[in-house]
Formats: sequence, C-alpha cells, structure tokens
Amino acid sequence: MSRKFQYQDDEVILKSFNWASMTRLFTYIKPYRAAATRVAIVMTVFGMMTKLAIPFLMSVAIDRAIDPKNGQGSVPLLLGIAAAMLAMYGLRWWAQRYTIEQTNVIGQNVITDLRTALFKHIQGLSFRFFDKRPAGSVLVRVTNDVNALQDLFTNGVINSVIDIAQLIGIVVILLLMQFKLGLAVMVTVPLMFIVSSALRKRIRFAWQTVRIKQSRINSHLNESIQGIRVTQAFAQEKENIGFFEDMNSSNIRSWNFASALNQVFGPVIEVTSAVGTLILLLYGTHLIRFEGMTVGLLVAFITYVSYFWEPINRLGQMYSQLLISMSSAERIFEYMDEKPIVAEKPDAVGLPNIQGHVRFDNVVFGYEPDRPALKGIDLDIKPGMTVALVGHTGSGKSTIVNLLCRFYDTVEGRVLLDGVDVRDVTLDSLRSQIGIVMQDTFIFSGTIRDNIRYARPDASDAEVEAAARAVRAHDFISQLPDGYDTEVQERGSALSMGQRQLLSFARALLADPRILVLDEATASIDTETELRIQEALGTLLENRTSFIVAHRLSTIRHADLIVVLDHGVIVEQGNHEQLMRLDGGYYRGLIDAQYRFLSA
Ligand SMILES: Nc1ncnc2c1ncn2[C@@H]1O[C@H](COP(=O)(O)OP(=O)(O)OP(=O)(O)O)[C@@H](O)[C@H]1O
Repeated sequence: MSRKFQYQDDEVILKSFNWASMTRLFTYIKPYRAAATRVAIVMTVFGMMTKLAIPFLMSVAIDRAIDPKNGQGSVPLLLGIAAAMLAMYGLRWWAQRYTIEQTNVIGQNVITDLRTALFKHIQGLSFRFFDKRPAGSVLVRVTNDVNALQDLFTNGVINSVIDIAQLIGIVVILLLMQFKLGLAVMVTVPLMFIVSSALRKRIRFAWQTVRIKQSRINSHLNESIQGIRVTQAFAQEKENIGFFEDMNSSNIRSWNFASALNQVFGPVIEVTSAVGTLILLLYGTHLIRFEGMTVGLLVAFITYVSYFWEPINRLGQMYSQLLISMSSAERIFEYMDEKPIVAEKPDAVGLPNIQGHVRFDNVVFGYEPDRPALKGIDLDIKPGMTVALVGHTGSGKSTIVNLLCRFYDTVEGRVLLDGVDVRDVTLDSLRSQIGIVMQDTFIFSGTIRDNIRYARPDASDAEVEAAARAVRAHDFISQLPDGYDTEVQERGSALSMGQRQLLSFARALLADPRILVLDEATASIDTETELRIQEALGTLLENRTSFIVAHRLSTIRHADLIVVLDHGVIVEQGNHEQLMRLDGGYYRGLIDAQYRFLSA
C-alpha cells in the first residue's frame, strides 16, 4: 500500500477532564483581573439587579395597580411603575453594552498573549522538535487551536460568572417568594446534570478528532504548496486534489458528528425546562386555588423561572464550549511543555569573542538512537584554518556542522570552541559567532537590503553595499528594478538559486562571524559565477575558521585541511597534495571519479 501523504498525527489526549489545564488556561486572564472584575460588578449590579427587579415590579403592578384585592386600581401608580421599569431597561441596556465592549477587549488581549507565548516558545524549540512534525501541524496549533479559545475568552468566562451570579440570585428569590413552588421547579436540575456528564467525554474526544483531521489537512496543504513545482512537473495535480477532497470530507464528517453531539445539550435543557414549567403551572394553580397565592405572584414566578433556565441553558452551552476549548488548550500546552532538547544550562555564560579554535573530542551522535551518524570524531582545527568536509552523501558532513552550531547535542564526547564546551555557553553568544551559508538559502519577505542585514540589523546601508560588493552580488542587485530596495517575494522565488546564494554570502560577510560554515554553498552557482566567487570567498574566509561542505571538489582544493568522512567515521585527513599522494586513497578515488564524470 502506498505510504504517500501519510502525516504523523497528533496524539489524542486521553486524560479525563483536566482541571489543571483549565486553571492554567485561566492564568492568562490574570493580567486583566481588574478589568474583568469591573465588568462582572457592572453586569451584576446594573444588569442582573435590574433584570430581577422587573418581574417584581410587574407583580406589584398587577396586585396593587391593576387588580388589587380591594378592587381600587391606580393609574398613577401604574404609570410610576411603568416609568421605573423603563429606567431599569435603560440601565440594563447600558450595562450590557459596556460588558460586550469590555469582554471583547479582554478576550482579544488574552488570545494575543497566549498566541505570543506559544510562538515565543516554539521559536526556542530545537531542530529535533521540527524534525518530528510537519510544519502544517505546528501552524494549526498557533492558529486554529488558539482561535478555538477566542469564544471562551470573549464571551464565555465573564458571562459565566454573571450567569452563576444570576442563577444564585434567582434561586434565592424563588425560594423566598414561594419555598415549596421553588423547590418543585428545581427537582428537574439533577436530571440535566446526569445526561450532560454522560455526553461530555464523547464531545471532548469528538472535537479532538476534528482538530487532528484539520491538522492533517494543513500538513497536506503546506506540503502541496511547497512542492507545487514537483507536483506539476510530474502531473500529479489530480491525485493531489483527490486526496485533498477525501481529507476534507473526512474532516466534515467528524465535524458534523462532534457538532451533532454538541447540539444535544440544547434540547436536554429545553425538555428539562418544559417539565419544570409544567410542574410550575399545575402546582401554581393549586396554590392560587387552595393556599391564597396571588396571580401577580404566579406571573412574577413564571418570569423568574424563565430567567432561571436562561443561565442554566447558557452555562450548558458554555460547558460544551469549554470542552471544545479544553481539547485545544491541552494541545497548546502540550507544545508549551515541550522542552528544547538543546537547552541552555541555568548557569550558561556568554561565550566571549573567540579566536576560532574548534575541537571535536571523540564525538558520537545519532539522530535516532540506533542509527549513529557520527561514530567517534576527533578534530582539532586551529583559528583561521579552512577545513573542507568531503565524503559520500549521508556520510555525516552536515551533521558535524549541526553539532558545531549546537542544533543538536552530542551523545558522547564534546565540541569545544576556544577550549569551551558549546553546552556551557548561551546559544545566542555561540551562534552569533558562527555564520552559515546553506545550499537552500532562506530568503525572507522584505527588501534585498533587509535580507542582507538579517543577522546584523544595525548595519548601515554603506556596510550592506560593501558586503554585497565583496561577494560580487552588487552587480545583479543594482540591475533589479529598485536595487537594494527591491521587495523579494516570499522565499525569493523571483531570484535565481545562484543569486539567492550570493545574497546569503553577503549576509554572512556582514555578520562577520569568527567561524564560517558553507554547507554545499557553491553547488548552485554556475562555473563563471563560481570563478568570480572564488575570489570573493578569499575575502569571506580571510581570518576566519571555515568549514566547507562540498561535493564539487574543485572548490576545496586550496583548503588547509580536507577531512574525508565515510559512514560517520573520518577515513582520511590532510591537504589536497597529501591526500592525492595516498595510493588507492578514498579522496583520490573521489577526485578521479569526478574527473571521469566531467570528461565523459
Ligand atoms: N534530521 C534527521 N533526522 C534523522 N536522520 C538524519 C537527519 N539528518 C540526517 N540524518 C541521517 O544522518 C546521516 C548523516 O547525514 P548528513 O546530513 O550529515 O550527511 P551528509 O554527509 O551531509 O550528506 P549530503 O552530502 O547528502 O548532504 C544520514 O544517514 C542521514 O540519513
């Protein structure tokens, strides 16, 4: 069976409702506690009190002004009560407007804080984290999962506090007005809780499944867009679209299922409230006929009871909303709890300005536990040396660079810069002294100037231009429509590979690192440009320790040291002449093979 389009799914989190996650989520409201308390007070005092006063005024109007026991109705009293009711409605309108405005502001702030915290955390995670996850699935957590919490924070939390206050207020009023009738209405509440708790687990898992499916769609989308050139070149669009449609329908099916489960909550509350109203009418009529309760009181009671179900209904919806949100919150916290595998020690110090002495001391490393990529590497590179790493594909060249920059940690042995273990220093101070030019140069959106300035944002325009001139990038940049101010489209798709590489040379030169790494950096440059860049490389490599990972062996002929790797082991080292003298040597074999290829 084809393993195409198989994405590593996020795990379904099977723990039961996680109160710790909820408390943790709510800590994000803390900075806005004062504003949230103000809203709750305004809504409770002006919103709730006015609402609760209205049925009371209505009962007074019926029993004293419209149909009093003595038969003497009073129009002025009725008008007075009407005016009071109008004032209550006015106050309530104002309180509601204030609440909506404020809850929106608080909610947006909380969501922004959460998204920023998550983004910051992800920025600090190690390569290994990204090795294991498709970019699309990381995107879903920062976008969809955080968005899923929006409703909770804009409407949910504060409204629930208000609803709970309203519920308590009404229960007290109902019991005070007519204790027996109040109790009779409330017998239906436990029924609702039993049904809702049975539903809650299923709802939570259903929404997690939806998120997993969305995550798959995003992974596929991400891969499809990034790989669109290959897809079109191999005419695979139809298959791609077909797969996307299948994923979409599967997503809709699980969404419909989760949403249907959610919808069950509303009817449960409605049926329960209908039973409550039936009890109220039957028992209320009985009380009027046999125990002297007034009609006004029953009318007020009916209104209060409808107010009693309102917050319960909303709290029920809020509860299902909370379940949806919790599955997102758990997925967000799962990332937040992910520790960078390459972490700074608590007592890490800044690496002082180095000379560029690099030592690999019996370094063993594997990306996977049982597949070693480096098996005991010893290297001693003096400051200013140019070292070339050569060897067959997969022999471990880039891995040496990855360990030097501490993108991964060694399993055994040490990497030392000027005698200091890279694990003892802060990552910033380490990486800012190493410049890397990779084969797949990443160009960010912005201008050409911004891209060159990436590693040293404070560099002046003159410095940017000088760096570009030194690596022979100035000529092509000045021919662009806006020169250095030309906006590059995302990932520099309008630039050729060679031009992108020249830009990254300029970027590295401007950053002026003590150690420079060129990882297959000249592979995409044509021979003519390469000849020009050979001189530029002279400038770039001057006074720096440099590592050149190269397949094109012509580029490394002048290296001070050539390290030949095979299956994670150094099999030869020396300069070009020394290695060429080794009869049957590995390096000589590589050179001969390359010449045979070129002359074939
Ligand atoms: N992120 C990764 N996760 C798992 N294994 C990896 C990862 N990167 C590299 N490897 C494995 O580690 C070994 C060494 O890879 P490395 O990239 O260092 O080789 P290389 O010599 O630079 O190859 P090339 O010349 O093709 O770039 C290979 O077997 C490769 O499959």
